[in-house]
Amino acid sequence: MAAKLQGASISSSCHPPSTKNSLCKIKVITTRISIQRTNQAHRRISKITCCSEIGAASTNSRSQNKRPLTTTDLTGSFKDGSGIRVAYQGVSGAYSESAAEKAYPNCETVPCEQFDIAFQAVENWIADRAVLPIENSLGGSIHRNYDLLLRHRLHIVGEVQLSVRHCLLANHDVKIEDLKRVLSHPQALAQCEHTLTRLKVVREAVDDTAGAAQFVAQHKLRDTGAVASVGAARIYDLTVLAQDIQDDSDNITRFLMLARDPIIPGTDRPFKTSIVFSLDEGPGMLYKALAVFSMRDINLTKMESRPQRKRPLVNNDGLKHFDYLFYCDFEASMADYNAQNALKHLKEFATFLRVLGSYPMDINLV
Ligand SMILES: O=C(O)C(=O)C[C@]1(C(=O)O)C=C[C@@H](O)C=C1
Repeated sequence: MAAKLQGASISSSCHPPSTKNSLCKIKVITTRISIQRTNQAHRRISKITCCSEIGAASTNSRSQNKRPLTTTDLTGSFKDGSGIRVAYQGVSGAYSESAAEKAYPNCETVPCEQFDIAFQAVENWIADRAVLPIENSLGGSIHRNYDLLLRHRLHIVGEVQLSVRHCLLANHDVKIEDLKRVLSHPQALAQCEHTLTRLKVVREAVDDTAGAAQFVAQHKLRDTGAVASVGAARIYDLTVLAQDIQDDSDNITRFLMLARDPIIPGTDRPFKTSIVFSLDEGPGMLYKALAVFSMRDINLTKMESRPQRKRPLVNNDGLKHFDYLFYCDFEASMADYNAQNALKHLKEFATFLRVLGSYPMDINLV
């Protein structure tokens, strides 16, 4: 059963335990979690306080009977996702939850109120991974999430491409003609632009698609529908009035998996690397930056620019410019000399450079 993390509930005083110590010395940060029932099939974490650090000396008698962890336990759990807690924004039935389950099939999913909370859940050791939608084939980039990648210090350890098939959901016996309003995540509403325009309904943005379905069901609304997944219809007991209502049948969202530590990049399968950099002002600077990849035959798969909020520039003429951050994905592993040389070259003139992660490419669209 899932629990939903709330903004105020994460205490910032948690510190990661040292991974350098041997297992018996690792300090375990415990969390005291008060769980409160809500009327749907949901539990909501209303309070999380990091309360104590337990060393080997204070280990209780129950844990003394446990067998020690072996390498098989560690590799096995990461392969099939069992034992991994994955934080996502939304409630059960959200597409982000499906993305988490695709990446880590037997994981425990941890619903969070906002993306920022999902990041904090990993930083504070409440979850092991966070899943973050980053771009969609119809709606484009999810800009806020690019900003979050930089504001937090998590590493990208994987990506998932998910085929997103939206449905129009409503309470039982409600007809399409009865609908005056449709609720959903803004990205989902944008992806169903044509259908919603045809229906002449008022669109209302909420935090996530499944949350919209939950709201319609909980309040027994008869003039309001939700755009969400067929899974959300099942969970919240709603009727599917229309299926595949997205503007294009190929509607794909790309999600990133984030962790506290980076993975060791390999060369055994196709890898992608994500970086963010900034440059000095001047003609041809971006051209020069991109040339470090093209001259080494490295394929760029994504480029995104975001303004650096606190750094508007004033040049000699008193004109104001914005300083930009360039987010770039390329098809190479950081274990490749070619990629290492490209970044060494870029570092010679970039004013800032950070590798966000080097991770296996998702080549199985589901
Ligand atoms: O609301 C959800 O179900 C989400 O997982 C969020 C989200 C997004 O942010 O893009 C994920 C996939 C779809 O593109 C629509 C919404």
